[in-house]
Amino acid sequence: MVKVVVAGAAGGIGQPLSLLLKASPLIDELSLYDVVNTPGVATDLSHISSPAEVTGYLPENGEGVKKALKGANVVVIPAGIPRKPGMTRDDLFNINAGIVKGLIQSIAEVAPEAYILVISNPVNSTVPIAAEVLKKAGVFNPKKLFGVTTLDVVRAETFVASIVGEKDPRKTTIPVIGGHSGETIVPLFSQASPSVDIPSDKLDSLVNRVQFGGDEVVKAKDGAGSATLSMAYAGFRFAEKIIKAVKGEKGIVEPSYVYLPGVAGGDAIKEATGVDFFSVPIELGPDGAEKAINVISKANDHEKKLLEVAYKDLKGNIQKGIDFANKPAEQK
Ligand SMILES: NC(=O)C1=CN([C@@H]2O[C@H](COP(=O)(O)OP(=O)(O)OC[C@H]3O[C@@H](n4cnc5c(N)ncnc54)[C@H](O)[C@@H]3O)[C@@H](O)[C@H]2O)C=CC1
Ligand SMILES: O=C([O-])CC(=O)C(=O)O
Repeated sequence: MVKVVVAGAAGGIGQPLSLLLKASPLIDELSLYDVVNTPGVATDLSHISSPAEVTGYLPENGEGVKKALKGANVVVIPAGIPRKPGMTRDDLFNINAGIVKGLIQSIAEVAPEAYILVISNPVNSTVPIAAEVLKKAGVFNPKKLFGVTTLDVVRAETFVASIVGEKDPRKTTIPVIGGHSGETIVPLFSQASPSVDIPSDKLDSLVNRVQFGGDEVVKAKDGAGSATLSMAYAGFRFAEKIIKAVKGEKGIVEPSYVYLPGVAGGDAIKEATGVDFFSVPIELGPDGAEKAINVISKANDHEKKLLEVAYKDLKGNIQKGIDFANKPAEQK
Protein backbone atom coordinates (compact mmCIF):
# COMPACT_ATOMS: atom_id res chain seq x y z
CA MET A 1 0.00 0.00 0.00
CA VAL A 2 1.43 3.38 -0.98
CA LYS A 3 -0.44 6.48 0.14
CA VAL A 4 0.73 9.82 -1.25
CA VAL A 5 -0.54 13.17 0.04
CA VAL A 6 -0.27 16.44 -1.88
CA ALA A 7 -0.52 19.52 0.36
CA GLY A 8 -1.37 22.48 -1.83
CA ALA A 9 -3.09 20.16 -4.31
CA ALA A 10 -5.42 22.73 -5.86
CA GLY A 11 -2.63 25.07 -6.96
CA GLY A 12 -0.68 25.61 -10.13
CA ILE A 13 1.80 22.85 -9.28
CA GLY A 14 -0.58 20.82 -7.12
CA GLN A 15 -3.07 20.02 -9.87
CA PRO A 16 -0.74 18.74 -12.62
CA LEU A 17 1.40 16.99 -9.98
CA SER A 18 -1.70 15.24 -8.66
CA LEU A 19 -2.60 14.24 -12.22
CA LEU A 20 0.81 12.62 -12.75
CA LEU A 21 0.59 10.85 -9.37
CA LYS A 22 -2.93 9.62 -10.16
CA ALA A 23 -1.68 8.22 -13.47
CA SER A 24 1.10 6.27 -11.74
CA PRO A 25 0.38 2.58 -11.15
CA LEU A 26 2.79 2.68 -8.16
CA ILE A 27 0.28 4.57 -6.00
CA ASP A 28 -2.73 3.03 -4.24
CA GLU A 29 -4.13 6.07 -2.45
CA LEU A 30 -3.86 9.74 -3.40
CA SER A 31 -5.00 12.23 -0.79
CA LEU A 32 -5.36 15.88 -1.81
CA TYR A 33 -5.23 18.66 0.76
CA ASP A 34 -5.60 22.41 0.19
CA VAL A 35 -7.37 25.35 1.78
CA VAL A 36 -9.60 25.58 -1.34
CA ASN A 37 -11.08 23.48 -4.18
CA THR A 38 -9.84 19.98 -3.32
CA PRO A 39 -13.28 18.31 -3.49
CA GLY A 40 -13.55 19.32 -7.15
CA VAL A 41 -9.99 18.40 -8.08
CA ALA A 42 -10.32 15.03 -6.32
CA THR A 43 -13.66 14.21 -7.99
CA ASP A 44 -12.26 15.14 -11.39
CA LEU A 45 -9.15 12.97 -10.96
CA SER A 46 -11.17 10.09 -9.50
CA HIS A 47 -12.71 9.42 -12.93
CA ILE A 48 -9.33 8.43 -14.36
CA SER A 49 -9.08 4.66 -14.77
CA SER A 50 -5.88 4.08 -12.80
CA PRO A 51 -5.59 2.17 -9.48
CA ALA A 52 -5.15 5.08 -7.04
CA GLU A 53 -8.16 5.94 -4.93
CA VAL A 54 -8.46 9.74 -4.71
CA THR A 55 -9.81 11.75 -1.79
CA GLY A 56 -9.91 15.52 -1.23
CA TYR A 57 -9.87 17.45 2.04
CA LEU A 58 -10.40 21.07 3.11
CA PRO A 59 -9.21 22.49 6.47
CA GLU A 60 -12.42 21.75 8.48
CA ASN A 61 -11.03 23.69 11.47
CA GLY A 62 -7.78 21.77 11.52
CA GLU A 63 -9.32 18.31 11.21
CA GLY A 64 -9.14 18.09 7.40
CA VAL A 65 -5.36 18.13 7.24
CA LYS A 66 -5.17 15.34 9.79
CA LYS A 67 -7.67 13.21 7.89
CA ALA A 68 -5.73 13.85 4.68
CA LEU A 69 -2.39 12.90 6.25
CA LYS A 70 -3.43 9.83 8.21
CA GLY A 71 -1.45 6.80 7.07
CA ALA A 72 0.64 8.78 4.57
CA ASN A 73 3.81 7.20 3.22
CA VAL A 74 4.85 10.20 1.13
CA VAL A 75 3.80 13.85 1.57
CA VAL A 76 4.61 16.31 -1.22
CA ILE A 77 4.27 20.00 -0.29
CA PRO A 78 3.73 22.58 -3.06
CA ALA A 79 1.61 24.81 -0.72
CA GLY A 80 2.36 28.51 -0.68
CA ILE A 81 2.50 31.61 -2.81
CA PRO A 82 4.61 31.80 -5.99
CA ARG A 83 6.76 34.71 -7.23
CA LYS A 84 5.74 37.63 -9.39
CA PRO A 85 8.23 39.53 -11.61
CA GLY A 86 10.75 41.48 -9.54
CA MET A 87 10.54 39.19 -6.52
CA THR A 88 13.21 36.84 -5.21
CA ARG A 89 12.31 33.48 -3.69
CA ASP A 90 13.30 34.93 -0.32
CA ASP A 91 10.50 37.50 -0.72
CA LEU A 92 8.09 34.55 -0.31
CA PHE A 93 9.51 33.72 3.13
CA ASN A 94 7.11 35.77 5.25
CA ILE A 95 4.04 33.91 4.00
CA ASN A 96 5.38 30.50 3.05
CA ALA A 97 7.44 29.91 6.21
CA GLY A 98 4.28 29.86 8.31
CA ILE A 99 2.42 27.64 5.84
CA VAL A 100 5.24 25.07 5.79
CA LYS A 101 5.65 25.19 9.57
CA GLY A 102 1.93 24.49 10.10
CA LEU A 103 1.86 21.60 7.64
CA ILE A 104 4.99 20.02 9.12
CA GLN A 105 3.50 20.26 12.62
CA SER A 106 0.51 18.28 11.38
CA ILE A 107 2.77 15.72 9.68
CA ALA A 108 4.78 15.35 12.91
CA GLU A 109 1.57 14.63 14.75
CA VAL A 110 -0.29 12.40 12.31
CA ALA A 111 2.25 10.91 9.88
CA PRO A 112 5.70 11.09 11.54
CA GLU A 113 7.03 8.18 9.47
CA ALA A 114 6.23 9.76 6.10
CA TYR A 115 8.77 10.84 3.49
CA ILE A 116 8.43 14.61 3.21
CA LEU A 117 9.17 16.35 -0.11
CA VAL A 118 9.24 20.14 0.24
CA ILE A 119 8.61 22.15 -2.94
CA SER A 120 7.41 25.41 -1.30
CA ASN A 121 9.87 28.28 -1.70
CA PRO A 122 12.27 29.47 -0.50
CA VAL A 123 13.42 25.82 -0.33
CA ASN A 124 16.79 26.93 1.10
CA SER A 125 14.90 28.08 4.22
CA THR A 126 11.67 26.02 4.27
CA VAL A 127 13.57 22.72 4.60
CA PRO A 128 15.53 23.95 7.68
CA ILE A 129 12.17 25.09 9.12
CA ALA A 130 10.76 21.61 8.53
CA ALA A 131 13.78 19.99 10.19
CA GLU A 132 13.51 22.21 13.26
CA VAL A 133 9.77 21.54 13.65
CA LEU A 134 10.32 17.79 13.33
CA LYS A 135 13.22 17.92 15.81
CA LYS A 136 11.06 19.75 18.34
CA ALA A 137 8.38 17.11 17.96
CA GLY A 138 11.03 14.39 18.46
CA VAL A 139 10.33 12.74 15.10
CA PHE A 140 13.07 14.10 12.81
CA ASN A 141 14.46 11.46 10.46
CA PRO A 142 16.91 13.23 8.10
CA LYS A 143 16.75 10.29 5.70
CA LYS A 144 13.11 11.15 5.04
CA LEU A 145 13.19 14.94 4.60
CA PHE A 146 13.95 16.26 1.10
CA GLY A 147 13.99 19.69 -0.49
CA VAL A 148 12.95 19.14 -4.10
CA THR A 149 15.64 20.57 -6.38
CA THR A 150 14.88 18.24 -9.30
CA LEU A 151 13.69 21.11 -11.50
CA ASP A 152 17.24 22.47 -11.52
CA VAL A 153 18.50 19.09 -12.72
CA VAL A 154 15.73 18.87 -15.34
CA ARG A 155 16.63 22.35 -16.61
CA ALA A 156 20.35 21.52 -16.76
CA GLU A 157 19.61 18.36 -18.76
CA THR A 158 17.35 20.28 -21.15
CA PHE A 159 19.60 23.30 -21.71
CA VAL A 160 22.74 21.19 -22.20
CA ALA A 161 20.98 18.97 -24.72
CA SER A 162 20.07 22.02 -26.79
CA ILE A 163 23.73 23.09 -26.88
CA VAL A 164 25.34 19.74 -27.62
CA GLY A 165 22.58 18.58 -29.99
CA GLU A 166 21.35 15.61 -27.94
CA LYS A 167 17.79 14.74 -28.99
CA ASP A 168 16.76 13.12 -25.69
CA PRO A 169 17.86 15.32 -22.75
CA ARG A 170 17.13 12.52 -20.26
CA LYS A 171 20.14 10.57 -21.54
CA THR A 172 22.59 12.94 -19.83
CA THR A 173 22.98 12.98 -16.06
CA ILE A 174 24.21 16.26 -14.61
CA PRO A 175 24.77 16.83 -10.90
CA VAL A 176 23.25 20.16 -9.88
CA ILE A 177 24.13 20.94 -6.30
CA GLY A 178 23.88 23.61 -3.60
CA GLY A 179 20.50 25.21 -2.94
CA HIS A 180 17.47 26.26 -4.93
CA SER A 181 17.78 29.95 -5.71
CA GLY A 182 19.96 31.98 -8.06
CA GLU A 183 23.65 31.65 -7.32
CA THR A 184 23.13 28.91 -4.73
CA ILE A 185 22.31 26.60 -7.68
CA VAL A 186 25.56 25.12 -9.04
CA PRO A 187 25.52 22.79 -12.06
CA LEU A 188 28.61 20.59 -12.31
CA PHE A 189 28.87 20.15 -16.07
CA SER A 190 32.39 18.71 -15.68
CA GLN A 191 30.74 15.65 -14.10
CA ALA A 192 28.07 15.10 -16.71
CA SER A 193 27.61 11.48 -17.68
CA PRO A 194 28.16 10.76 -20.51
CA SER A 195 30.56 13.70 -20.65
CA VAL A 196 29.54 16.80 -22.57
CA ASP A 197 31.69 19.22 -24.51
CA ILE A 198 30.42 22.73 -23.86
CA PRO A 199 32.11 25.45 -25.94
CA SER A 200 33.89 27.79 -23.49
CA ASP A 201 32.11 30.86 -24.87
CA LYS A 202 28.76 29.27 -24.00
CA LEU A 203 29.55 28.05 -20.48
CA ASP A 204 28.81 31.23 -18.51
CA SER A 205 25.44 31.81 -20.12
CA LEU A 206 24.53 28.14 -19.68
CA VAL A 207 25.35 28.25 -15.95
CA ASN A 208 23.40 31.48 -15.65
CA ARG A 209 20.37 29.99 -17.41
CA VAL A 210 20.27 27.05 -15.00
CA GLN A 211 20.71 29.33 -11.98
CA PHE A 212 18.02 31.75 -13.15
CA GLY A 213 15.72 29.36 -15.07
CA GLY A 214 12.97 30.10 -12.56
CA ASP A 215 13.19 33.81 -13.36
CA GLU A 216 12.88 33.06 -17.09
CA VAL A 217 9.48 31.46 -16.40
CA VAL A 218 8.35 34.15 -13.93
CA LYS A 219 9.11 36.79 -16.54
CA ALA A 220 7.34 34.93 -19.36
CA LYS A 221 4.24 34.34 -17.19
CA ASP A 222 4.21 38.09 -16.56
CA GLY A 223 2.46 38.18 -13.19
CA ALA A 224 0.58 34.88 -13.52
CA GLY A 225 2.99 32.94 -11.28
CA SER A 226 6.10 30.81 -11.68
CA ALA A 227 6.95 27.38 -13.06
CA THR A 228 4.10 24.95 -12.46
CA LEU A 229 4.04 22.36 -15.26
CA SER A 230 7.79 21.73 -15.40
CA MET A 231 7.77 21.65 -11.59
CA ALA A 232 4.96 19.11 -11.56
CA TYR A 233 7.05 16.96 -13.93
CA ALA A 234 10.11 17.36 -11.68
CA GLY A 235 8.17 16.77 -8.46
CA PHE A 236 6.63 13.62 -9.89
CA ARG A 237 10.03 12.41 -11.10
CA PHE A 238 11.45 12.77 -7.59
CA ALA A 239 8.41 11.28 -5.80
CA GLU A 240 8.44 8.31 -8.18
CA LYS A 241 12.14 7.71 -7.47
CA ILE A 242 11.49 7.71 -3.72
CA ILE A 243 8.61 5.25 -4.10
CA LYS A 244 10.64 2.95 -6.35
CA ALA A 245 13.62 3.00 -3.94
CA VAL A 246 11.38 2.27 -0.95
CA LYS A 247 9.88 -0.64 -2.89
CA GLY A 248 13.41 -2.05 -3.24
CA GLU A 249 14.66 -0.86 -6.64
CA LYS A 250 18.43 -0.41 -6.54
CA GLY A 251 20.76 2.21 -8.00
CA ILE A 252 18.41 5.20 -7.77
CA VAL A 253 20.22 8.52 -7.46
CA GLU A 254 18.85 12.07 -7.63
CA PRO A 255 20.14 15.34 -6.18
CA SER A 256 18.10 16.68 -3.27
CA TYR A 257 18.50 19.30 -0.53
CA VAL A 258 19.03 17.35 2.70
CA TYR A 259 20.28 17.72 6.27
CA LEU A 260 23.88 16.58 5.75
CA PRO A 261 24.77 15.41 9.29
CA GLY A 262 21.86 12.95 9.18
CA VAL A 263 22.79 11.19 5.95
CA ALA A 264 25.72 8.79 5.48
CA GLY A 265 28.59 10.57 3.76
CA GLY A 266 27.11 13.95 4.69
CA ASP A 267 29.69 14.88 7.32
CA ALA A 268 32.51 15.19 4.78
CA ILE A 269 30.31 17.39 2.59
CA LYS A 270 29.36 19.50 5.60
CA GLU A 271 33.05 19.98 6.32
CA ALA A 272 33.73 21.07 2.73
CA THR A 273 30.72 23.39 2.48
CA GLY A 274 30.38 24.72 6.04
CA VAL A 275 26.59 24.28 5.90
CA ASP A 276 24.17 21.74 7.35
CA PHE A 277 21.73 21.74 4.44
CA PHE A 278 22.89 21.21 0.88
CA SER A 279 21.75 19.52 -2.28
CA VAL A 280 23.98 16.74 -3.61
CA PRO A 281 23.23 13.53 -5.49
CA ILE A 282 21.55 11.21 -3.01
CA GLU A 283 21.53 7.45 -3.27
CA LEU A 284 18.00 6.39 -2.39
CA GLY A 285 17.17 3.09 -0.72
CA PRO A 286 14.40 1.33 1.21
CA ASP A 287 14.88 3.70 4.18
CA GLY A 288 15.18 6.91 2.15
CA ALA A 289 18.44 8.85 1.79
CA GLU A 290 21.07 6.10 2.04
CA LYS A 291 24.10 8.10 1.05
CA ALA A 292 25.13 11.64 0.11
CA ILE A 293 27.59 11.46 -2.78
CA ASN A 294 30.56 13.83 -2.53
CA VAL A 295 30.77 15.40 -5.96
CA ILE A 296 32.33 18.57 -4.54
CA SER A 297 35.79 17.09 -4.20
CA LYS A 298 35.88 16.57 -7.99
CA ALA A 299 34.61 20.04 -8.95
CA ASN A 300 36.91 21.97 -11.31
CA ASP A 301 38.30 25.44 -10.50
CA HIS A 302 35.49 27.30 -12.24
CA GLU A 303 32.88 25.28 -10.34
CA LYS A 304 34.73 25.76 -7.05
CA LYS A 305 34.41 29.52 -7.48
CA LEU A 306 30.66 29.17 -8.07
CA LEU A 307 30.42 26.97 -4.99
CA GLU A 308 32.09 29.55 -2.73
CA VAL A 309 29.32 32.04 -3.60
CA ALA A 310 26.66 29.38 -2.98
CA TYR A 311 27.99 28.52 0.52
CA LYS A 312 27.88 32.14 1.59
CA ASP A 313 24.28 32.73 0.44
CA LEU A 314 23.06 29.42 1.81
CA LYS A 315 24.36 30.09 5.32
CA GLY A 316 22.05 33.11 5.65
CA ASN A 317 19.06 31.34 4.12
CA ILE A 318 19.46 28.35 6.45
CA GLN A 319 19.87 30.47 9.58
CA LYS A 320 16.78 32.49 8.67
CA GLY A 321 14.71 29.29 8.57
CA ILE A 322 16.11 28.00 11.85
CA ASP A 323 15.51 31.34 13.60
CA PHE A 324 11.93 31.46 12.34
CA ALA A 325 11.17 27.95 13.55
CA ASN A 326 12.57 28.69 16.99
CA LYS A 327 10.96 32.10 17.58
CA PRO A 328 8.23 32.18 20.19
CA ALA A 329 4.79 32.44 18.52
CA GLU A 330 4.09 36.05 19.56
CA GLN A 331 7.22 37.36 17.75
CA LYS A 332 6.10 36.10 14.32
N1 LIG B 1 11.10 23.72 -5.52
C1 LIG B 1 10.93 24.18 -6.73
O1 LIG B 1 11.72 23.87 -7.61
C2 LIG B 1 9.78 25.06 -7.07
C3 LIG B 1 9.00 25.60 -6.09
N2 LIG B 1 7.92 26.38 -6.39
C4 LIG B 1 7.14 26.91 -5.26
O2 LIG B 1 5.97 26.13 -5.07
C5 LIG B 1 4.98 26.89 -4.40
C6 LIG B 1 3.62 26.74 -5.06
O3 LIG B 1 3.61 27.29 -6.32
P1 LIG B 1 2.28 27.30 -7.23
O4 LIG B 1 1.64 25.97 -7.22
O5 LIG B 1 2.63 27.93 -8.52
O6 LIG B 1 1.37 28.31 -6.38
P2 LIG B 1 -0.24 28.43 -6.37
O7 LIG B 1 -0.59 29.68 -5.68
O8 LIG B 1 -0.78 28.19 -7.73
O9 LIG B 1 -0.68 27.18 -5.47
C7 LIG B 1 -0.39 27.10 -4.11
C8 LIG B 1 -1.53 26.37 -3.44
O10 LIG B 1 -1.22 26.28 -2.04
C9 LIG B 1 -2.44 26.40 -1.34
N3 LIG B 1 -2.23 26.68 0.06
C10 LIG B 1 -1.97 27.87 0.66
N4 LIG B 1 -1.85 27.71 1.99
C11 LIG B 1 -2.04 26.40 2.24
C12 LIG B 1 -2.04 25.61 3.42
N5 LIG B 1 -1.83 26.14 4.63
N6 LIG B 1 -2.27 24.28 3.30
C13 LIG B 1 -2.49 23.73 2.09
N7 LIG B 1 -2.50 24.42 0.94
C14 LIG B 1 -2.28 25.74 1.01
C15 LIG B 1 -3.21 27.48 -2.11
O11 LIG B 1 -4.59 27.46 -1.81
C16 LIG B 1 -2.89 27.10 -3.55
O12 LIG B 1 -3.86 26.23 -4.09
C17 LIG B 1 5.51 28.33 -4.40
O13 LIG B 1 6.06 28.62 -3.14
C18 LIG B 1 6.59 28.30 -5.46
O14 LIG B 1 7.56 29.28 -5.28
C19 LIG B 1 7.58 26.63 -7.68
C20 LIG B 1 8.32 26.10 -8.71
C21 LIG B 1 9.50 25.33 -8.50
O1 LIG C 1 11.36 30.66 -9.76
C1 LIG C 1 10.47 30.41 -8.92
O2 LIG C 1 10.05 31.23 -8.10
C2 LIG C 1 9.92 29.04 -8.89
C3 LIG C 1 11.03 28.08 -8.80
O3 LIG C 1 11.54 27.79 -7.74
C4 LIG C 1 11.63 27.61 -10.05
O4 LIG C 1 11.02 27.73 -11.13
O5 LIG C 1 12.75 27.10 -10.00
